[in-house]
Amino acid sequence: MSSPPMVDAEFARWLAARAGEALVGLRAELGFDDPAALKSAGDKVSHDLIRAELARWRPGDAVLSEEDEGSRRAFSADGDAGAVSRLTADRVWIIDPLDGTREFSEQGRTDWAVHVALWARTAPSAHGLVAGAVGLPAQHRVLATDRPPAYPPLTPDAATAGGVRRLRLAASRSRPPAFLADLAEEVGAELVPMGSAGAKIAAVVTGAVDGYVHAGGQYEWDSAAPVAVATATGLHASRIDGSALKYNEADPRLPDLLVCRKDLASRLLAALHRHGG
Ligand SMILES: Nc1ncnc2c1ncn2[C@@H]1O[C@H](COP(=O)(O)O)[C@@H](OP(=O)(O)O)[C@H]1O
Ligand SMILES: [Mg+2]
Repeated sequence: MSSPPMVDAEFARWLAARAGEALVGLRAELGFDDPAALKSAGDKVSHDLIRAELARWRPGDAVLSEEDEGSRRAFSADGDAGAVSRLTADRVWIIDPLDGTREFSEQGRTDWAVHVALWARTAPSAHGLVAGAVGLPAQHRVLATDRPPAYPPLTPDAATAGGVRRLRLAASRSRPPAFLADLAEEVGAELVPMGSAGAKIAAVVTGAVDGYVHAGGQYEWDSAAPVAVATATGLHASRIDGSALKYNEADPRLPDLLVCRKDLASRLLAALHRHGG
């Protein structure tokens, strides 16, 4: 096999694409009769592939992956050795080998993703992410920071004279925040249920929806790679109280976020202030 690209962002794209190919192959091989088996095989195949390639090509870097044992634990600096290596490392890959696992196991669904992000201690941004790739294998594309996607266009109907299209907000299919229906009504938005944080943020990046609101629980790996891509594109990404998203924290829980076009951010944050607690 030829060597992967050396530049981190291109490497992230390469890795997300490779894991995506393996996941597409697995869906074809196992079929959809046993969703639980397909989900656990998908998590494992993608995690093992990404872990092996990182060990081979980026051996000096630390890794935080959803599928690592103990990944959900919050650590103190004097905690166990694995976590200390992540908390003292200069570079940490934050990986979700299969985001939208549930949708991956449902035939015909394309809202699942592979997330590969790189956090660096010396990064100039508050979130600390210096590279990221979101593979959308069933949509036949990878969005990554090596070639950030163009800022999403206003859709033609929104651009027509005087035409004000209803806002579209992506939300979890299975666990939407309780306050979201009220918030959507207040801002006149239509909710678009979708699986996978990566697929939802990708929908904001492409302009298919105008924003994504989540609250109630998530982990760093659910948003790191797509937030890297969204911010490289110039979109707004923050906690729902407007504060900065931060990655490679001792506690990997990152329970809420807002990603949207910049022109909508203050309006949505004000509505979140009223409804989001
Ligand atoms: N309340 C919650 N607590 C913990 N994780 C949550 C969550 N709501 C969503 N997530 C995680 O965020 C990702 C996107 O969720 P959703 O599709 O519902 O929008 C999923 O990741 P995984 O598929 O990697 O487990 C899901 O597990
Ligand atoms: Mg996930």
